Amino acid sequence: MSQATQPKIYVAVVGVGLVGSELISQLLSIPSSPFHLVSLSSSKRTIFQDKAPIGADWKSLLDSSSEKPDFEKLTQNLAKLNQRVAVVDNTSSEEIATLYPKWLQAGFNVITPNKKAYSGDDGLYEAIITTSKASGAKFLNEATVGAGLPVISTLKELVATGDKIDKIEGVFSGTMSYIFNEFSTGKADGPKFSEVVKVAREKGYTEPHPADDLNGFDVARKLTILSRTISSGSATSTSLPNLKSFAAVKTASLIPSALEGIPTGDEFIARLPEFDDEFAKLRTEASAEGKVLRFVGVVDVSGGQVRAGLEKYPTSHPFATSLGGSDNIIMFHTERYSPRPLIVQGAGAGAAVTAMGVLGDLLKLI
Ligand SMILES: NC(=O)C1=CN([C@@H]2O[C@H](COP(=O)(O)OP(=O)(O)OC[C@H]3O[C@@H](n4cnc5c(N)ncnc54)[C@H](OP(=O)(O)O)[C@@H]3O)[C@@H](O)[C@H]2O)C=CC1
Ligand SMILES: N[C@@H](CC=O)C(=O)O
Ligand code: NA
Repeated sequence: MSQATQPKIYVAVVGVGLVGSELISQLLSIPSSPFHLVSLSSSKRTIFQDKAPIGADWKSLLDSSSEKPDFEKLTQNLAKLNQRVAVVDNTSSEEIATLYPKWLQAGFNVITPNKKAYSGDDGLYEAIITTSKASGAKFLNEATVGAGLPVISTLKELVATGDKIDKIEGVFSGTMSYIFNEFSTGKADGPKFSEVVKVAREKGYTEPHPADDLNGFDVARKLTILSRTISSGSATSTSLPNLKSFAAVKTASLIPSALEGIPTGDEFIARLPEFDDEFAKLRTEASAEGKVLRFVGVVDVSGGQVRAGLEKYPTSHPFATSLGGSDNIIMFHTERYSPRPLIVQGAGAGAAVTAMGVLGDLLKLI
């Protein structure tokens, strides 16, 4: 059947921030679009328009709406359409993530860059798997790891085609990548740690509270998603631990204990210089060994371990030589890709590449 005769997929977008706005713009630019944009929601407003699709004036339409988001009502309205539906969650909300099983059960495909559900409590993760299998609706989350980089799809194909994953290792955080690419180049000295974190924040790489990046939780969530993607796709059980949530990942936080629990990002940044000497010492030690510091994540399937932390790599290693800006690099060591791993590398954060990952998932429904 040609695309022109295929029924459209009705798309409801929840979250119209950095990633959501860019997604709408990319989606509206597709020629002969297979999508009908039917609903938009921010945390404050919502619109639902089932006759003519929502178009380029979406922002003013949403801004002028007096309707508050009501996801019970949205679910009912989408069901009444009696069409193929995709709900795209571009928030980082736990509350929205808990709605996925309901949507999947109703037969709505769910697409998201939000890591909360698939890396959170195993009950929610298992409900997503079960409801998706029961209804046939798809749950797709490519942009949760490496933004638009083909990380989840590559992993799914390796597993589905019977390759054996030995280990996945990489730099999974755009923020941590930027910080250590700048801070640790192999030389004994360089910029102050607190200064680099400050600039990373100004460039918009960090979360509003930089501690949310420096505690390693974002990486632990991504590793949990990869680990669960391997387990759910494998025909036989693996040696991977059954993670109850991302909190079970062995994660070495970079937050100095005196700065734990500081409520605001501004206060955190203001106090960070007190710890510059500690970070400089780590850099000097690494340099003396001919190494750089990198915050890495490892899903060690053969070793049965998932961990995230600061490690040292020789200055000739790809983690030292080939990363710039907020790049991610992910190495898949497998039975087939051995002794040289399959490597995926490129920008791992930012609105354009993240929205591309989300739209790519939507296009997989066609
Ligand atoms: N930015 C990046 O580089 C990457 C981001 N991601 C993920 O993409 C997601 C979006 O990130 P980003 O666009 O940067 O975030 P933003 O903070 O820019 O946008 C979040 C949006 O979600 C809306 N929102 C929040 N809570 C709710 C709610 N309960 N109901 C309805 N809407 C809600 C906000 O509404 P309002 O405008 O009213 O506040 C806002 O529109 C996150 O999960 C993030 O982890 C993944 C990979 C990379
Ligand atoms: N804060 C994240 C954004 C993408 O998930 C990062 O720095 O990688
Ligand atoms: Na990705």
